[in-house]
Amino acid sequence: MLETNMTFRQFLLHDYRNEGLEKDLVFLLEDIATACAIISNHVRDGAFKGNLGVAGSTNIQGEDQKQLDVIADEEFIRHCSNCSRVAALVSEEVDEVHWLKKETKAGDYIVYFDPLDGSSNLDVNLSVGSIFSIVQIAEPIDTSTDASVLIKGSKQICAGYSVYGPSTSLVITTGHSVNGFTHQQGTGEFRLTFKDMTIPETTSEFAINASRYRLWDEPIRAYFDECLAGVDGARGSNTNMRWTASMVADIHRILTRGGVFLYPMDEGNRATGGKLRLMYEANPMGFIVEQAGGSASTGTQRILDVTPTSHHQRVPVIMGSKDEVARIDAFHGKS
Ligand SMILES: O=P(O)(O)OC[C@H]1O[C@](O)(COP(=O)(O)O)[C@@H](O)[C@@H]1O
Ligand SMILES: [Mg+2]
Ligand SMILES: [Mg+2]
Repeated sequence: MLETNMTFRQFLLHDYRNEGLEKDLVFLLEDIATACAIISNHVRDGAFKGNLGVAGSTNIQGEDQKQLDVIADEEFIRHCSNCSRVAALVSEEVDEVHWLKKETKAGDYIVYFDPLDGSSNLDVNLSVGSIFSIVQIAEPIDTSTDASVLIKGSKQICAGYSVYGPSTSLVITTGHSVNGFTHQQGTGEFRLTFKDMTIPETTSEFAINASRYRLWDEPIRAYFDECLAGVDGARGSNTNMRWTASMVADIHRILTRGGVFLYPMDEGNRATGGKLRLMYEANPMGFIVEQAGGSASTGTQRILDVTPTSHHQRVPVIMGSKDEVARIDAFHGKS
């Protein structure tokens, strides 16, 4: 039985005994939780340790890397490399796939991660986080090409994120229900505080970067205009808007009280196919949202069904309360 305040290890052992979670996955998830706890401390002590500001390097996305992007990346690589069944690591901050094995076996894992999400919030003391996704390969894969990690989101066996905010949260799914933990300062333990998180099907709260309005395609504009029209418009009810510039924080709010999050493809990012990355942002968050009873769409397709073409590819993102995502899909002509 899941008990509030049980430790992350007790929770994983419960899954191991009752849900068939593999022993190696228990250890890997514990290592990832340790990495998140360490990153959380780095973020909290950022100013003291001089960790704020840029690292002086850029990543494949063309973004100036923050010092904490690099520090968080190193912590994920260090901790995920402990597991002998991890064949490869795919990070937002590293161009190529980081192969840990020359020969792979059926049952090996691939870990995709965004080590520090919401980086633009770091220097202004707003919430940031980390995101990870784990896929298990059904047969040996060719380690001489990075194309071998291009696996659909529907194949994920586990996904999670952490939020480094007023408190540090860790939220995961291993394919059945979504559970959230809070980092306990004194003991350094993650304790179960949000059991069986579920997203309400309807909502009146949306999250989008409205400063991009002029760049949006017609379906997104129509949806936004309808939201702003509120009780005087087709909805017949008022809406509320939130935007934290941190996907983890916006999605955590949606998992806690419902809502919908949008980062569409628009005139400003069409050349790159959108803003947010499929393998280590949209897929893991989409898997968690679906497991909590919500939906995750590109506007025209279920995100987890998107066939990846590159491990840094970007996609349009619409996810959250099921009925609201369906409403936005309908504006795109998707039934
Ligand atoms: O700067 P904008 O347009 O508000 O975009 C914010 C979005 O970009 C991101 O910060 C991108 O993630 P990274 O910080 O990992 O690059 C998302 O977390 C967030 O939703
Ligand atoms: Mg990110
Ligand atoms: Mg990032």
